[in-house]
Amino acid sequence: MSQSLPLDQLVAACHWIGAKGWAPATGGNMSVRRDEHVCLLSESGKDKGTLTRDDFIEVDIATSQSLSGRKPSAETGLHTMIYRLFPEAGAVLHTHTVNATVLSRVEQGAALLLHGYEMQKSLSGQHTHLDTLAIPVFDNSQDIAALASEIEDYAARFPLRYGFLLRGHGLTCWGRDVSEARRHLEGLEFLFECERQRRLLERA
Ligand SMILES: CSC[C@@H](O)[C@@H](O)C(=O)COP(=O)(O)O
Ligand SMILES: [Zn+2]
Repeated sequence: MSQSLPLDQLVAACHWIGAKGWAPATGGNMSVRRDEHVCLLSESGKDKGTLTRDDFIEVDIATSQSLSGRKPSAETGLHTMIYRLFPEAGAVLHTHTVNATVLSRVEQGAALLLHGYEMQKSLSGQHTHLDTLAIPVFDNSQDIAALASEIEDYAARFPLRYGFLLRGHGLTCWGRDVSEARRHLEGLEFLFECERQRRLLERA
């Protein structure tokens, strides 16, 4: 996989996400950075589990504008915000899983706190289950420009790593490359599943 082009790696990641059921009914969007100025973003409204290279659209990172006139994701502004904030980010994955959707609604606070899980170490730079990992939860909005600027403001005041949740909507996460973004997605989704199960069992 490390030998293939980043876009081919992203297409493979989309198929994997589709097979997992993490992008149902056209939900989700994915992108990869081409260079400092441009990223390739999934076209709006498509089934993300069956995308091909031709379904990715060049987008200007500074302006969020499509370079071809074709319509990239409705959530383009969140991807470009991440590429602007984190020059080292090489790929962004947004999914609509049941765990992320439900937990982000049940959690009333501003962050989902994860503690005590060995799988926290699936996230780059995490070395112990004893740390508390905070995944911020932002209220969902259809005003993506406003949401992007809210998240940008948050990142100016607090550390923002790996990803964030949108309440009742899903997870957006990233990594230095497609492989790291995939690992972060799989690790976070595993932790969300554990956390949902823990909350259910502890209520019983
Ligand atoms: C199935 S509706 C979901 C959309 O509103 C959105 O949240 C989403 O993730 C996909 O939008 P898209 O424009 O296809 O990238
Ligand atoms: Zn979405």
